[in-house]
Amino acid sequence: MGMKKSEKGSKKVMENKNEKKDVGSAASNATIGNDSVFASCSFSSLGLYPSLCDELCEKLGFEVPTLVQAQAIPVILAGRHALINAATGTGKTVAYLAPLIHHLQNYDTRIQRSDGTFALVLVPTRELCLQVYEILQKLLHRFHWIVPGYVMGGENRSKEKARLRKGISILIATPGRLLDHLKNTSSFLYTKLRWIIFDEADRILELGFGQDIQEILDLLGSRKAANDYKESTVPRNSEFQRQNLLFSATLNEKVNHLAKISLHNPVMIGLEGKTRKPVSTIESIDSSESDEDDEVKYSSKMPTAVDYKIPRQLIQRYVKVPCGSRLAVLLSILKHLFERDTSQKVVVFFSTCDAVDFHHSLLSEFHFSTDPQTKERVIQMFLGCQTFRLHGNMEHEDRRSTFQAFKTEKSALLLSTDVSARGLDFPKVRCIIQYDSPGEATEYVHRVGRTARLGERGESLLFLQPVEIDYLQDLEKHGVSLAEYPLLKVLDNFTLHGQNKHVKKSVFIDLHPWVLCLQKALESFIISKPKMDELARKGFCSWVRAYTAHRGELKRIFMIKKLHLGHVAKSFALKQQPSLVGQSFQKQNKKRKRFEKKIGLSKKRKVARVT
Ligand SMILES: Nc1ncnc2c1ncn2[C@@H]1O[C@H](COP(=O)(O)OP(=O)(O)OP(=O)(O)O)[C@@H](O)[C@H]1O
Repeated sequence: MGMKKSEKGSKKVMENKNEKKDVGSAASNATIGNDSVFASCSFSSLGLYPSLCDELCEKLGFEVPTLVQAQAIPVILAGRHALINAATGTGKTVAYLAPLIHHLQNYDTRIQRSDGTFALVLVPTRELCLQVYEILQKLLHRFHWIVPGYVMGGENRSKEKARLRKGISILIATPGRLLDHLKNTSSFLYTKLRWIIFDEADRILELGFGQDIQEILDLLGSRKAANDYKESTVPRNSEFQRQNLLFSATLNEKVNHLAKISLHNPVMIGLEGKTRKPVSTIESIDSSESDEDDEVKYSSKMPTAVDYKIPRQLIQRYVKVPCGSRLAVLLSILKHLFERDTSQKVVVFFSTCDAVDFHHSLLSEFHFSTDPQTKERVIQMFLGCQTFRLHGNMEHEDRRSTFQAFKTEKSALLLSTDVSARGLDFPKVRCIIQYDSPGEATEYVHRVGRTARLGERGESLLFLQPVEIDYLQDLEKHGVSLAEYPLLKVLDNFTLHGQNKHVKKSVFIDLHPWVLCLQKALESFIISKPKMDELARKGFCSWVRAYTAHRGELKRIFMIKKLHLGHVAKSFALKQQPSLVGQSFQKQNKKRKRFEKKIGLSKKRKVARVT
């Protein structure tokens, strides 16, 4: 197997400093276009093969590259390791897929399935795995000899083994399942592996896959030991020199470590101006430093207090709601959004799977009438839109079908855990509601990143209880500032039967007649349906558990001791005294702990269960 002459030539050039300069100048060609998302150059000017540029245009409708694509593609084509940081929804996926395809279609002897895997893309979730695979499939339409494939948790292992045996040129994988195949599928051939890409690198590490990643890098012979790669079972072939790439909209200390152990003299893209330290310590495109300087280089470039990149056009707001009125307010805001615009998509984030299940069932079944007299006749669904749910405890097939369905719907509501927070590209999502706060500021950034993608408009709303308001300061440390949502104005627009629309209702949210009426109706509804009551109790218990799991600095803001558990119960439309619900929670919690101890549940699986 050989590379095309032109490619061999360019590889040689790459080794001298001139090539490094080319990389820098190609990247700087990416001048800001009209709306600051697109670059003012063409895909072909970045060095991509003409028929691949045609494919980008015909199959995906991409006429010009985005800024991050214009910066990253020349660097990746030149064979450099890279750490790439760009805002959510700016086109990072194609920034790495296009150069891979360019190289693979360019070998003078066509690659074959029997050559095994050339490129590996690691992603944190199953949905992202499928999403990247779908884009890859489209891009490979006319390069049919390059075979795309995926392996991920929840899929049938034997079928995956069979596909790996036949050969997959570009493999998308979640870490756990990949490690499984690396250890147990002898027919999985990766001796020609040339690229390893970490998409959402920080999330992969946060999910507790750090150990798996180190093992994967060791097994693939792609982990650095001192100044060189570690010895491994994989023969290192100079013809297939490794290129590792890390991508994310948010970088942290863990990515810093991963970069240190997996990248050789990398180019840093998008790290300029990302620190509160003097800017002089940062170089955006760096090619002159040697590996010996890695320690210093990363610690100066990977800042501790970072301004995250948020799409400029995103309207970010927060709403301060007393605990006991949270549910009524959430429903009112959703009603307001869907009445304002009947054709739109909204995503609401919750902290646990049980909370998603409860709110999903509630919104799918809750009927409401503002007029007690005509209750029987004009009773209506509270929300008239289609409602989906997505979380990690759902059956694999349900997860898959929900993901596809929400993608194609024109108007719908998705209730989800953080399983949807990363990388997922649902078209035309107009609003993101963070009903349960996200914890780390990085997660805030990724959740809101599901809207306002690629220059489109979007809005986000963060729910905070009065005792949690300091969280705004935590976000501000990262350059994220939010305006207040005009809640009372929205609530005043809802009228109850026989009420004068123009009468000033209340300055207190929890005493607002609409909120009181809705809360009463919700509580009656829950009490009348044993199944709903059970879901509410489960939702309450897991919500409290999740609330106590906030880490580090955030523990000071999100303190369960500051909450009135009776009000928390109210937010699940439960009338029960907190002690009653609390007792069953404690019993359930003890039972769970005993069970986890018995089966030796690992930390990683515990994290996975929450989302
Ligand atoms: N050059 C382009 N022209 C037009 N649309 C594009 C272009 N590149 C990407 N897109 C579209 O932009 C959207 C966002 O792309 P993508 O999902 O790759 O972003 P991302 O930066 O990886 O986001 P996230 O950080 O959330 O994972 C997708 O709908 C994609 O189809």
